[in-house]
Amino acid sequence: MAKMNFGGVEENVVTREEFPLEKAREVLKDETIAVIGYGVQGPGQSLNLRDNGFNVIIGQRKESKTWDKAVADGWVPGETLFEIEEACERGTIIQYLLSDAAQITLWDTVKKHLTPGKALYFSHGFGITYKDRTGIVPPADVDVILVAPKGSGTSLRKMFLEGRGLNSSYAVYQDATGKAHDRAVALGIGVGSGYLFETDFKREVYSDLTGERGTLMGAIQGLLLAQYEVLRENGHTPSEAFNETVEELTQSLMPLFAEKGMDWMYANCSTTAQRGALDWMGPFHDATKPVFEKLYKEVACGNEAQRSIDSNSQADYREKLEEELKALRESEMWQTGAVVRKLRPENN
Ligand SMILES: NC(=O)C1=CN([C@@H]2O[C@H](COP(=O)(O)OP(=O)(O)OC[C@H]3O[C@@H](n4cnc5c(N)ncnc54)[C@H](O)[C@@H]3O)[C@@H](O)[C@H]2O)C=CC1
Ligand SMILES: CC(=O)[C@](C)(O)C(=O)O
Ligand SMILES: [Mg+2]
Ligand SMILES: [Mg+2]
Repeated sequence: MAKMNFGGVEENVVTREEFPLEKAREVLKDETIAVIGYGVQGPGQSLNLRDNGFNVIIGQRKESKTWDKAVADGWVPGETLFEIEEACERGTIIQYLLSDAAQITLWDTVKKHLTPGKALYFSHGFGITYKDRTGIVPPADVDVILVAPKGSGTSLRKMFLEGRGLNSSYAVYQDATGKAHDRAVALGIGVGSGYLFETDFKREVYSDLTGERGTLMGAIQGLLLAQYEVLRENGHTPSEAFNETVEELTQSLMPLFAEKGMDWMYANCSTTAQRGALDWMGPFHDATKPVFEKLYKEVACGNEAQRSIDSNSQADYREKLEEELKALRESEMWQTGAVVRKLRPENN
């Protein structure tokens, strides 16, 4: 494990140099990796593992859209694609990649096949951390490990195909075989991670739920919409409001700070912009910090987990979700976005 200095703080990380793919293949050479679920993470992780030369099978409900998707991706029914229960029986490592709510429903089925020495793998600390709410308590004689890619399974696959790598965290909750650490890290490398950083199940789920509700998804939409509305209410056109709020951010400025940091992005803007941004970052920080503090508390006390369990375990949750996403898609801001994207020269 490499010790690296991150802005003055020492951390353990695993890089591809110290844990190359050949080593990962050696660690997992006798394992059958059963990926259960073929939603978003399932395809990303299983296809990367397959392309990297590991022995992978898929467990998925037959007669579902995602079964058909798995077939289209080259998984062969009866050879590498099975019903969930059969895949659990065949796998020595069970990658539990159903939605967090479905993991609760299918737990008894999976548990039956967790015979001594197998490994149970998660990409989220949810089921284990909130075990009082999920009922997910693995037997003591299996390894319980985690690799959580820090991004969508869609990006995990796309970046792999581009020769890049999405970073992941990893954790060991239970080491029954003495091999749990190496199994976790080997899987992390196998699914195509950039580098791996160490965590535990609780810190993974607390940070993940905070991040997605916060800057990654919830806060970003709230912040962008607030500015868009103020511009529109003051007589600016949709084009002007959208370009000044979203398009310039994603197309011009975000790539600059992704590449070389915030000061680099600032340095490449006008002195007028720099002065204003440096003055206004404080008030925006102060206005939003209490919201982030409240959010973290709601995550840590389990309220956020309960809310997602309650809503996502309803039979019609997909239809209800689609209605909410439709409202977002059909809002003026994102309808404007659709036209603006079409007008990008590269899309013509
Ligand atoms: N979506 C993502 O990119 C990320 C997800 N994760 C975690 O990875 C895990 C998997 O998440 P996703 O890929 O988003 O899952 P998902 O919501 O796409 O669902 C995965 C699979 O669950 C199956 N499923 C749903 N309900 C079922 C039921 N009642 N019975 C049988 N199968 C059922 C679906 O058919 C689908 O194949 C979760 O723990 C999630 O928190 C972690 C990082 C990112
Ligand atoms: C993509 C990811 O890592 C998220 C936002 O945490 C999730 O999809 O749960
Ligand atoms: Mg995440
Ligand atoms: Mg998440």
